[in-house]
Amino acid sequence: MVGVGDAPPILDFSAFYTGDAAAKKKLVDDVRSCCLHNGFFQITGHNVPRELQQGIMDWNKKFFDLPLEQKMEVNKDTSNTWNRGYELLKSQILEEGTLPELKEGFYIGDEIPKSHPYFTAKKLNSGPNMWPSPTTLPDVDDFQKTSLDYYYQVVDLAKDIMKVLAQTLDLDESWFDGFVDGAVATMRLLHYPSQPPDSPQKLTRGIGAHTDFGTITILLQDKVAGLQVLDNQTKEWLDVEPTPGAFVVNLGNLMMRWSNDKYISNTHRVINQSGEERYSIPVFFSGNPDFVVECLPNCRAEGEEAKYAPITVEQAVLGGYADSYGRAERFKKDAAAKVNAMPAATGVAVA
Ligand SMILES: O=C(O)CCC(=O)C(=O)O
Ligand SMILES: [Fe+2]
Repeated sequence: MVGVGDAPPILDFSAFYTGDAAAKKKLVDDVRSCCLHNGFFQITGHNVPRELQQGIMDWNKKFFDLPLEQKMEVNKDTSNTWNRGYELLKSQILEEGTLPELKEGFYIGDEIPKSHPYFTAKKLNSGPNMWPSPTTLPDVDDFQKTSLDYYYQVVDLAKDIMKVLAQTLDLDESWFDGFVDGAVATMRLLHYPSQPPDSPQKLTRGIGAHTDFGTITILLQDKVAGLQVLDNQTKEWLDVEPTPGAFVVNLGNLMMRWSNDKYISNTHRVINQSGEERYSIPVFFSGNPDFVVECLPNCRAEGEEAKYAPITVEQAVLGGYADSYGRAERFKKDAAAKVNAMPAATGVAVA
């Protein structure tokens, strides 16, 4: 059982695959306790091989080591509208009042051809990936293969975690099958440069305090720490220690809404003051974009009203994006307006 002020515990997920009834029950009880408390836990004993985790992390570093012009060839903002490709440093502000974030990203998802009904209907984050050209990156085939292999294995893990979540609510483990069928999930390779010593400590973030928008997030960290979760009760920041081979799992806003706020989508952030480069890979599992989410069974007392109206997965996730990118855009416009109002020699750099 996790207690007030405890960092997210490491749970052995192998009980789901091979455990006896008692081990499975313990896993379900531990996951429930985390969902009620901080909405965060780590898992070992899953089926994603260590070599594949290492392989994708190696690619994460290799991709961000490319020169900026080459990364810009697959710029997410100019090459497509379905959220794939490279995201420049300082493109997001998730925490109101802080500086644009010290992270760059590369978005990958299911390889959806332009003939697919999700693409033609412009469904949430659905379309072909944006890979660098072989002239830019001669072994791009291996980047693509490793990324997709990793992506599909983590998506399968997300489906297994949904089975455990169903059991935490005393539902049949197949309860979420209609929701996970045709699910959309997006993964992003992330690189957090170490915070320069002269950057304002109170305002600088790798990623500002935020909650995730989707259903669950499955995150791989490298060895450099920096991820912190706000303890829901003490309001202290707890470090989520990088653990070799483990995934960090957290619930997103959609899961919280779906459970009538019984389960927690918790605030977290990254501050990298380690002096080293930090790399991580979250996979955001949204679910089937057309699935309608409305208060889950066993999440409200007899006669109690559901807090939220039904909403599709797509509507819920898109609402979250609009808020965070809008903030970064406003910041940049305001900063640019200030620069334009200043004598040239004293202009400040704007991301
Ligand atoms: O990089 C991390 O450790 C966390 C990333 C994260 O919170 C996010 O991308 O939403
Ligand atoms: Fe997050």
